[in-house]
Parts: sequence; structure tokens; C-alpha cells
Amino acid sequence: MAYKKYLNKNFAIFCGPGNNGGDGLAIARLLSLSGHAVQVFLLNSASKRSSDFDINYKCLKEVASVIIDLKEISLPSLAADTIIIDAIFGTGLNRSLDGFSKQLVEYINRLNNKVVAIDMPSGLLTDLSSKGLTAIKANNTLTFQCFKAAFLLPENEEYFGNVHILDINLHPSYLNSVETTFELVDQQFISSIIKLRKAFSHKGNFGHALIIAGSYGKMGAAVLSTKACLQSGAGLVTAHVPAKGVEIMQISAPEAMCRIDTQSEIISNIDYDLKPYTSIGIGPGIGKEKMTTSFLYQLLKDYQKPMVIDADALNILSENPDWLSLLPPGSILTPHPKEYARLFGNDMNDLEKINTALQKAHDLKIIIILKGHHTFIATPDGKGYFNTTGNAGMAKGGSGDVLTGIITGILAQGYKPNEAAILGVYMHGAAGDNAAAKYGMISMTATDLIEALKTPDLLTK
Ligand SMILES: NC(=O)C1=CN([C@@H]2O[C@H](COP(=O)(O)OP(=O)(O)OC[C@H]3O[C@@H](n4cnc5c(N)ncnc54)[C@H](O)[C@@H]3O)[C@@H](O)[C@H]2O)[C@@H](O)CC1
Ligand SMILES: Nc1ncnc2c1ncn2[C@@H]1O[C@H](COP(=O)(O)OP(=O)(O)O)[C@@H](O)[C@H]1O
Ligand SMILES: [K+]
Repeated sequence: MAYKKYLNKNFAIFCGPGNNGGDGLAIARLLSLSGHAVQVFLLNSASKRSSDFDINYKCLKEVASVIIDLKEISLPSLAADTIIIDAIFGTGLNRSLDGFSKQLVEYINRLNNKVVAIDMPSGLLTDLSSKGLTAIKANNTLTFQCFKAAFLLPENEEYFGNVHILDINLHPSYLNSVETTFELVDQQFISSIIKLRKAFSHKGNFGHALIIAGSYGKMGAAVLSTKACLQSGAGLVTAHVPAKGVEIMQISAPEAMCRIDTQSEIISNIDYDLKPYTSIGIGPGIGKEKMTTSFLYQLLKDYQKPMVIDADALNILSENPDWLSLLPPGSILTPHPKEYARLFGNDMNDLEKINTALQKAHDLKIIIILKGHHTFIATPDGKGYFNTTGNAGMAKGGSGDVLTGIITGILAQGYKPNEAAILGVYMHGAAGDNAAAKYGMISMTATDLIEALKTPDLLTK
């Protein structure tokens, strides 16, 4: 955060009666001691105060500063350049705001002043959905020690602004001992998964991926996923494509071998042994023709190893929900929000969405990747992972095809399905961040994502 922007400004600090309010009072003291003009507004100060509040209240009283008890009738008027600090409620809020606290938050939101929220924007709930609730709309949120799940959900986007994590020195062994349903996937996490390539290894050590993709007019999806697969570390890659798509594929991705469908424009059957392939990715650009649909059914019935399932293969599944039970255990589904809604329903808030994904992942013994900003990976053992790489430059056609190729290639190398999903999503986002740094979010394309995979420190920085 550009802290310098806030130097020598006036501050209005709104404090609730709990520990969050206590943090606000401590901030007021420190700002006062460093010569800033500070006004402190207390909400419900007569109600039960936490001990942290009381301690910090006493300390603040010893420093000259203005402390005002807020009454319903008198909301304060503030100069336009006063910085508002929101220390009304933090993680202790257990229900939606009402009465005066709601009125106060609505009032602060109507002002054009810059707002810094402490720990959580007041009104946001930590463990429940905040969809449709009243909460502070902050420009910046200074949160303590850990990212809160609430900052990872699209429905909360307008509330927290830029999130900064402040280290308050909680002991690492304490943090490691806390069992959580959700994990953040960052570089450290990835370094615990990644396998080194041994010096004496050969292509046979890195598996053989089969990408089943494309139809007439949608060969681009097949090319993107095949090229991404080639750059994910797989030893060998074969693309199964409609007959008319072979030349396109061979010219675009000469390192890949081709299997040629008996149909010229669609995918309709596989008449060869699938044993040599160590992973299969199916879906990008395949369409939903009858023959393709029957072929998918047959494949689901016959194939036993985990598959990566994307795009039209997901759409076919959503039209035939009974087939979900045929998915080989460990299979990885990669729906974007619309595909997810078609598969599992429409009217869910973001928390319901991720909880449903966890439940379905458990029941069907599969992995569900809910794509978006902070892509969520639901695993069958009940854990969910939020990704930390990626950016809005990736919100373009073709980005998902690249992800399918990457995950299929990682799965081919012998990574466990959970690991392949997590590593693939992280790598894809890291490539997106590299592409954005090089070309900018507006102009970068899915092809640039593939190009950006070729970065030596992609997984180590
Ligand atoms: N390890 C930690 O947990 C730390 C927590 N800290 C601070 O402590 C905060 C949590 O403090 P608290 O647990 O005291 O909780 P809060 O200060 O967030 O709020 C609790 C107060 O709000 C009241 N309340 C709850 N829901 C309400 C509603 N809908 N309407 C009106 N009043 C409502 C409660 O009765 C209680 O008085 C964190 O957000 C953070 O700011 C930090 O001081 C550092 C360490
Ligand atoms: N705002 C964003 N931040 C981070 N990643 C994003 C963002 N928008 C899209 N992406 C990523 O880009 C990919 C888009 O996939 P998808 O919608 O299936 O594209 P397509 O089907 O056109 O290939 C997903 O992996 C998604 O996570
Ligand atoms: K707050």
C-alpha cells in the first residue's frame, strides 16, 4: 500500500465495542502520537465492551485526542480529504447489521472519503455468505495474519478493495496446527508438490497424454490445449482430432502425434488401445453432436483411470446427469461459472457454490475446479484450495483450453489427481501473470499464456 499517501492526513476512526474497535483505538493512539489529527467515533460504547477495547480506551484517554460517542441523531460531517478507518466490526460479527450500525455503514458508504477497513470491512461475515448484506465498501483492507475466505469470493468484490496482510507474529507452529477446510495455494505450497526432473530421465518417465479435442470450426481449442499440454512437462502428447483437423494440428503442434477420427468434422469413436496413455483430457471444442455424445458415454463406461473433463464434455454431462456416476474416481472437472451452473444448479451464493462443489467432489470421488479469479479446487477428501495466481487478462476465449492441456499433461506425468489439479491451476495463473507483465491484461491472449509457460522461474518465484 502507498502508506505515504496517508501521511499528514486527518483521520476519522469508527470503533465498535469489540476487539476490532480495540484495534481502532490503538491505531488512534499511534496516529495521535505521530502528530496526526484524529477524531474517534464510538458505536454502542455503553454496551458490553471487550477487554481489549477497555485497555486501548484507557491508553487513548492518556493521549490528547477527540473521542465522541455516536448517537443515532448525529452522524458526523467529515472534510472530504479525511481518511476513514473502519474498526466497527471484524471477525466477531455473527449476523447481518441492523439498526444504527447499519445506518452508520450506509452513511460511510455514501461519503466519498477514502476508507481503510481493519481486519474485515464491517458487515462482511467471515463464515457465511454476505450476498445482499450491508457492509463497508473499503478502498483498502488491512487484515491480520491470514487471508479470510470472504476476500476470495466474487460476490464480495465491491467491499474489500486492495487487501494487505499484516503479520501480527502469530507463532508458525500455531498456524500449522490449525486444521482448516480451505487452503491458499501459493509458491510455498507448490514447492511441496513439485517433482524434480531427474538428470538420467527419458521421455518414458513423463507419461503420454491424450488430448481428445476439436471439431470443424473449433480446431483452435484443440491446438491450444495440445500446445499447452506439450509445455506442461509431459513426455509424449497425442491429439485425437476429426479427420479434417489433422493438418491444422500437425502444422501448429509438430511435437504432438495425431490420432485421426473416422468422422471428418467431429469426434465419434476411438478404435485403438488406450492403455499406452497415462492421462486423457477431453472436451475443448468437441461440440455436442449425437455421435460425439454417444462416444463420450462409451468412454466413460469403458475407461477406468482419471480423466480431465472440460467444455463441451461438461455440457454433455450436464444434459445427462446420470453419467456423472460413471466418472472414473480422481477425474478432474474444469467448469467455468456457467458450466458449473448447468451441472450443479443456478441459484447459489458463492459459499453455497463452493460447499456444493466440496460435497459433489466427495460423493463422486472427483475433483471440481471452479474457474475464475481465485479459482477454487474442491477435492474428494473434503478440502478446498483457493489459487493465488492469475488475472483478468485471462478472461478471454481459449484460456480454459490451455488449462485443460496443462492439467492433462501434469496428470500424465504421474502426479496424483489432487496435485495435478492444484499445480495445473497455479501454473496456468502464473503464466497469465507473466503474460500480463509482458503484454498487458488488455492485449494478452491464450496463445500468450502458452508462450509464458516457458519461463524458467515460473514455479519458483
Ligand atoms: N487472533 C485474533 O483473533 C486477533 C483479533 N484481533 C481483532 O479482533 C477482532 C475480533 O474481535 P471480537 O471477537 O471482539 O469481535 P468484533 O470486534 O468483530 O465484534 C464483536 C462485537 O460486535 C457485537 N456484534 C456481533 N454481531 C453484531 C451485529 N450484527 N450487530 C451489532 N453488534 C454485533 C458483539 O456482541 C461484540 O460486542 C478481529 O477482527 C480483529 O480486529 C486483533 O486484535 C488481533 C488478534
Ligand atoms: N479475472 C480473472 N482472474 C484470474 N483468472 C481468470 C480471470 N478470468 C478468467 N480467468 C481464468 O481463465 C480461464 C477461462 O476459462 P474458460 O472460461 O473456460 O475459457 P474458454 O472456455 O474460453 O477457454 C479460467 O482458468 C479462469 O480461471
Ligand atoms: K472493520
